[in-house]
Amino acid sequence: MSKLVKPIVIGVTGGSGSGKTSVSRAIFDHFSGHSILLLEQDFYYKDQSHLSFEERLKTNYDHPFAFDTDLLIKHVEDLIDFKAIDKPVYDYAKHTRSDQIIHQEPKEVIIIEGILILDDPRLRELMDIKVYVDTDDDIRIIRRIKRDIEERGRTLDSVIEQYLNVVKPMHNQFVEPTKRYADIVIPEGGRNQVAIDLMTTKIHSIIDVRE
Ligand SMILES: Nc1ncnc2c1ncn2[C@@H]1O[C@H](COP(=O)(O)OP(=O)(O)O)[C@@H](O)[C@H]1O
Ligand SMILES: Nc1ccn([C@@H]2O[C@H](COP(=O)(O)O)[C@@H](O)[C@H]2O)c(=O)n1
Repeated sequence: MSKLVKPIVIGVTGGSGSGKTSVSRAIFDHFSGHSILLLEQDFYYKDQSHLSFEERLKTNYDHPFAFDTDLLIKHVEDLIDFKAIDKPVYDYAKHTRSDQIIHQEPKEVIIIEGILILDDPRLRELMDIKVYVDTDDDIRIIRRIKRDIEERGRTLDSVIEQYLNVVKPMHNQFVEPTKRYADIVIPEGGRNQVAIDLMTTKIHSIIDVRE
């Protein structure tokens, strides 16, 4: 591949547990060996180190205000200009940023993944392809219970309580309405190989035109 004039930016969104990460990983793996990077919106949750742990538990993590969207936009703009970034790292167990940062060199294909990446028009403007992974609520909650207990240090009661009181209403108010901005809606995300093949073919076609 010769160097592109501008990186290709792909946004992958959908509800929590829809399979966004799995779809993004599948695209990433397809282009492994090429110049590609993955940017997780979750890493851009606002720093809450000034708050006590009890106060952090009260934060609504499914509302657009929970994210440092200005920083995410700045980083995407820098990457589009082929500038490196130092991206924050998020600790779900502590509900705040960790002390670490990850130095990320620019790449020619950028995948941005997260529940609210299509909410901000400035971010949408930066994307060439917008994807919404559409998975039924019951499947998403089952996946989330399993993942949050195994990987994010949560209890069954806390996952259920958070889902019913916050995640579900915020999904209906903020996440699901962004489906209208998507170029592609993938049903039952994660293992939809036909959709992944269509997307990788489209990305290849953009790379061919821009080279
Ligand atoms: N099609 C699928 N079938 C079964 N399990 C899946 C599928 N897609 C994702 N998963 C599992 O569901 C969980 C949530 O998927 P993930 O891709 O992390 O979703 P999201 O990033 O949208 O929260 C993960 O444990 C993942 O392995
Ligand atoms: N401290 C936090 C931060 C976020 N969450 C939840 O993560 C969900 C988004 O991540 P997905 O990989 O599931 O898309 C979001 O629904 C938040 O509720 C959290 O529980 N705690």
